[in-house]
Amino acid sequence: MKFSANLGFLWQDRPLPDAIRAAKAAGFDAVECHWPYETPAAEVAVALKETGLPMLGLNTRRGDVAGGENGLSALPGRDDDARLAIDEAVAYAQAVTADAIHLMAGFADGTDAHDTFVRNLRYACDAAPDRTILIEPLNHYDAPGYFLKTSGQAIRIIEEVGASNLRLMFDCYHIQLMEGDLTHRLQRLKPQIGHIQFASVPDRGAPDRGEVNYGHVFDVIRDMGYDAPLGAEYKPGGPTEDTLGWLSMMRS
Ligand SMILES: O=C(O)[C@@H](O)C(=O)CO
Ligand SMILES: [Mg+2]
Repeated sequence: MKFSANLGFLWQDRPLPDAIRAAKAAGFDAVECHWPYETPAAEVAVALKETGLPMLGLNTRRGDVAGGENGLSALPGRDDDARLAIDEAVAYAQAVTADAIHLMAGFADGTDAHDTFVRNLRYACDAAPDRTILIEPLNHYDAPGYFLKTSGQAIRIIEEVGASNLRLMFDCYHIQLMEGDLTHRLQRLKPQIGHIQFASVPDRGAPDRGEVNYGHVFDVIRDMGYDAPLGAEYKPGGPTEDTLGWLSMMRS
């Protein structure tokens, strides 16, 4: 199995280019990030080239985080801001050859939010036909009021948008907290999945503890013929190197 280090959480104590180098040294096959925008894309591109690791994805900006925003794409009346964030993400993804862009929906609800999200997703899918656009349901403990809550809602939106480059970010951590039934859900949704992430549940730590048996989940993913790197998106709560026993075990 291949694994991607999510540098939004792992090696967060290092500048992004050094975090990429640390992921390589630790044996990851790929990297992904959250919001890389404070680091010049050229510096990230150099570290990717040096290590040979692909950058799987990045997120659109969340907007005014201090003011409580967590994404712009589903906020009614904010299309201009959402599209600036999309344009920025597309340009950065092209500069570092990131495969995917995750459009952060934001805190919103109702028909207007749904229509706004669909409109902005169509805009993003058209703006980046050579990238995958991802949408990710977030759980209601960490992100109460987030527009996109479940895989079912995400699939209905993907079908409505109807773009060939729009896919589901299946984060096992969020989906276990909201819906459970990971095995059947992964198998059923495989055609719509663009990326898979994982962390222990409920504490969002390394995948070697908690209520989800990731040994089983990784076997299911392998057996369903999904061979893209899986995103380790967990909070190490200390030096990342101290939390990588699971990776050594998967490699042995
Ligand atoms: O699961 C998450 O929180 C992330 O994948 C993300 O992109 C930011 O919310
Ligand atoms: Mg995630």
